[in-house]
Amino acid sequence: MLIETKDLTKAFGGLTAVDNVDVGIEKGKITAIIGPNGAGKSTLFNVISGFYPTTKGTVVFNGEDITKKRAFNVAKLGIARTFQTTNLFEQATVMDNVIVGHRLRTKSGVFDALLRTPRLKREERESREKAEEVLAFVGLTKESNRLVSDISQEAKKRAAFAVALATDPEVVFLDEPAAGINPDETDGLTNLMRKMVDHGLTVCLIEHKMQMIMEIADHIVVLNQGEKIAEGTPEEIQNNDTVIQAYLGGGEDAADAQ
Ligand SMILES: Nc1ncnc2c1ncn2[C@@H]1O[C@H](COP(=O)(O)OP(=O)(O)OP(=O)(O)O)[C@@H](O)[C@H]1O
Repeated sequence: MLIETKDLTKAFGGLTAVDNVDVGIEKGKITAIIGPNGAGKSTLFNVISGFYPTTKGTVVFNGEDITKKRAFNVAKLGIARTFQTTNLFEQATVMDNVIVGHRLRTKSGVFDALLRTPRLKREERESREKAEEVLAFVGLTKESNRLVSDISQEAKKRAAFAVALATDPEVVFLDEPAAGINPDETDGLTNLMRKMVDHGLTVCLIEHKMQMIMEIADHIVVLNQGEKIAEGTPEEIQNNDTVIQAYLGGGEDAADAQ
């Protein structure tokens, strides 16, 4: 397994948002985390990626215990993520947003900037080249010099992918990548995720769009009230009674899922 959690737990005061969860994320596969609203999906992402300290349990990445590492260092190890509401600078260009993503991999400091050192110039060039490469990968070359505020919702999703990819990750965590876009655009993002896997990346995503998940995921983990209630292939999950009861069977989320 590329990432493995054991007894992973996150409590906010009296509320246990993630409760003793064991999850394995396999290299080169698409793993989906599903579950009703408030099930603990985003919190699980936040503890794995170091945005929140864990209450209990461990996270192992490539055989290394990363439980206590904070977000910046987890990102440096090769775990990138996107957020539910895209986390872009609206008044900057698409290209500049992606260049900022790549700064994680550069070393120049304030003195390099003041003195315009050769290292700074080289790293600026490398960041721009990397940005061009990932923007081409996500299909945004034409939009690269437009302000983020001027591009479509779908293009913003692609730009958020590009920012994550610019950090040269091994695995990308995508939090509801298809929220707020139409079915055709959702197909486009599905293809992009497949392309990421074809290029050797590992993908883990949270999504409410069931049709998309069933089509794309190799492995599905189902959370409910912080606990893992099931995992398996899309077919196994669709036929799992506990899941049907908790999630697919009734209530608002079932309607959302159609
Ligand atoms: N920073 C926080 N402080 C306190 N409680 C939180 C915090 N973040 C999440 N929670 C609570 O933890 C529980 C799980 O929330 P989480 O956002 O992880 O669920 P989710 O499955 O991602 O839901 P959704 O599908 O609605 O995004 C919820 O009850 C939520 O209110």
